[in-house]
Amino acid sequence: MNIGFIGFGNMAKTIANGLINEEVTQKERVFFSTRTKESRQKTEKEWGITGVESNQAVIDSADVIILAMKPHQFDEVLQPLTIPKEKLVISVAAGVTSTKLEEHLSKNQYFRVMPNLNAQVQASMTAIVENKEVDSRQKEVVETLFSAIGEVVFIPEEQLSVFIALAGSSPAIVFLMIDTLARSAVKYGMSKDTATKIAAQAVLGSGKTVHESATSPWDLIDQVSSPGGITVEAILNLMQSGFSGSLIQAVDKMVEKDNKLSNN
Ligand SMILES: NC(=O)C1=CN([C@@H]2O[C@H](COP(=O)(O)OP(=O)(O)OC[C@H]3O[C@@H](n4cnc5c(N)ncnc54)[C@H](O)[C@@H]3O)[C@@H](O)[C@H]2O)C=CC1
Ligand SMILES: O=C(O)[C@@H]1CCC=N1
Repeated sequence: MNIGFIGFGNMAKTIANGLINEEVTQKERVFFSTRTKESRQKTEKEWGITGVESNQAVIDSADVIILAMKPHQFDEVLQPLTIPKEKLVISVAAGVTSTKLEEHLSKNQYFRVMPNLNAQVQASMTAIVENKEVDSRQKEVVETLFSAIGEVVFIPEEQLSVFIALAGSSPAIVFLMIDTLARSAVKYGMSKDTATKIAAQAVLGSGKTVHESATSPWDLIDQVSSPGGITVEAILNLMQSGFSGSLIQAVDKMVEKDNKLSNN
């Protein structure tokens, strides 16, 4: 299966890397376009995949086309293209609704998909928006591609905004938390590298515990918080200073922003 990327930035590179590493496709079967010849040649050299001269050439070369431009670039990019009905198109953009995509694509040839940056280590949490118009073979293709880079869930489009907050964007919040924890340890003389490694492993383990245990996160907090001990000091301090409230507000802001992009 030939896979083509229009927009070869952070997300496209992450997906391409996962698909090649997991041997879902081979380098020779991956195509991309860029806006300048220089960046096309640089990427070809670094990646060993094929850069083509135009976005139309990506469509012509690939069976599956992944649209990974910024949301505001969609109209400008899709307008001049001729996309045959038999090509499967996958948009990974936030804020570009099915209604918008259907201005350029047939109802039965596309999926909206939301992966996250952890696809870099085959640990994405990816949403595929249900599309009842596509056939089972196309559904299987999209599921196979994104299962190679992590977990996949099918959701209705109405839930995509909150999914983006919960999984598409949340890695940035977790990275901020890891960096802040590590930086706080630097204050006590630990090297940043060691502190980052320790904080990251604690977060990784905590995620695994939630995944693999039948206990809720709320009850796990109690298991860590020894009576009269150290952890409860932090939990109460964070509760007093509005930690949960800040996270709730952050989720609201992300949902609001996706809705705003979607309504443009
Ligand atoms: N970065 C992330 O963690 C995630 C991003 N996304 C979505 O992925 C999409 C891309 O985001 P990023 O990779 O972060 O942005 P990016 O800015 O790294 O990549 C966008 C790429 O599109 C290229 N581009 C712009 N106009 C073009 C044109 N006319 N023809 C060909 N290429 C063109 C740019 O040169 C750039 O390489 C967005 O729609 C975003 O919502 C989705 C999930 C996670
Ligand atoms: O920040 C963004 O708009 C994209 C959507 C999910 C992650 N990055």
